[in-house]
Amino acid sequence: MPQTQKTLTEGSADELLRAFNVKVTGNILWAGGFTELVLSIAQFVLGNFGQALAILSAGLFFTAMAWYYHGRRIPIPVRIMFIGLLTVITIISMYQNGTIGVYWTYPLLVSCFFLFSGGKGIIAALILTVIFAATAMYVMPLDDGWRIAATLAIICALGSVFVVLLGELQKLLRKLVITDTLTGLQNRHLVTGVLEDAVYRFRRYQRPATVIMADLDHFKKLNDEHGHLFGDQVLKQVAERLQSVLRQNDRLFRVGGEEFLIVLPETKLDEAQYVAEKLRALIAEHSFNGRDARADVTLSLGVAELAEQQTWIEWLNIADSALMEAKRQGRNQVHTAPASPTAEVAPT
Ligand SMILES: Nc1nc2c(ncn2[C@@H]2O[C@H](COP(=O)(O)OP(=O)(O)OP(=O)(O)O)[C@@H](O)[C@H]2O)c(=O)[nH]1
Repeated sequence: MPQTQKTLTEGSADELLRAFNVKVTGNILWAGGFTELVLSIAQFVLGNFGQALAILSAGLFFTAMAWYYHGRRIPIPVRIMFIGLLTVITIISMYQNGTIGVYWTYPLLVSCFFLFSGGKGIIAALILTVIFAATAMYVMPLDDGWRIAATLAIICALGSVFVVLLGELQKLLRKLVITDTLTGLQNRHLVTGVLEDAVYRFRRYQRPATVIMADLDHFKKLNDEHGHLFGDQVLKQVAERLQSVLRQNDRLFRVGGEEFLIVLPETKLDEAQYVAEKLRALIAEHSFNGRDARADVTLSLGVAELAEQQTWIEWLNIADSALMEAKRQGRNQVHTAPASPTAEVAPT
């Protein structure tokens, strides 16, 4: 039977990634602010009142920013300010304290990779490497200076390789998260974004869109009679058949065990009804062949066009109700919901 819409509203892969990013950058800001506060006390004890005051101001600023942006995305200018201010403090420290100042260049360099995503992080780290290496060569004896420059360059290179590898891994993970491994279709993780986009385009540009909810009939019986392995083979073939009818910009998702969602952008109700009927016929008219079995399978479908003032959840619920109605009326058929959310579901 069709699943409830609750599962479709769960956090998408992108949202999870964004939340993780917010957490990491927030924690770096907290750590930076806290470290500066501790360092300012140390400078105060050492009698470097000027430095202590400068570091204290930076620490208070970063702590305040970390508190203000807690749980939210930290804007890029604040991140640049964070790195910029700490770079200035580190350069001053290198001038005044020599090697002690150099110690701060390394964590600062590494934090670039966490504060800025991908290529931006690499560019920021490269700029810092050049600045710190030049300062080291200028303020230190040449023998120390070039060694510091070399270690900074190595950290920058290793960090860049790490960022590139992480980017590739992230792409792969994202693909895995949004892909249904059995059919190769996209799973429910991207549904929210696609439907929200359709609602936006409808409200902004009055572009129509229709969804079709499709659910295989009596699939439990098929599994019971022929085994789950055959059921899996059927699901794969169903996905292939459905995909073969759809246009390039139509989106097909496997949103449940034997349930599929098709989003048809730029498509009015009558066209979608035609597509749904084509899909139904395509499944019903040819048997499915597995390694050890053969079976006839049918599909029930509910069609709903996006209406004025509808949210994507309401839109989807209406398509779901149309599908329920198709099931209730005997299965292997298409039912169409009128666009108005209050109207009754009408048989085609
Ligand atoms: N083989 C296989 N079966 C699955 C998979 N996911 C879900 N199912 C099965 O699909 C069946 C769905 O059963 P029901 O929800 O009762 O629906 P149905 O038997 O199709 O009945 P109607 O939808 O009312 O026509 C269950 O037996 C699930 O075990 C899968 O990935 N592979």
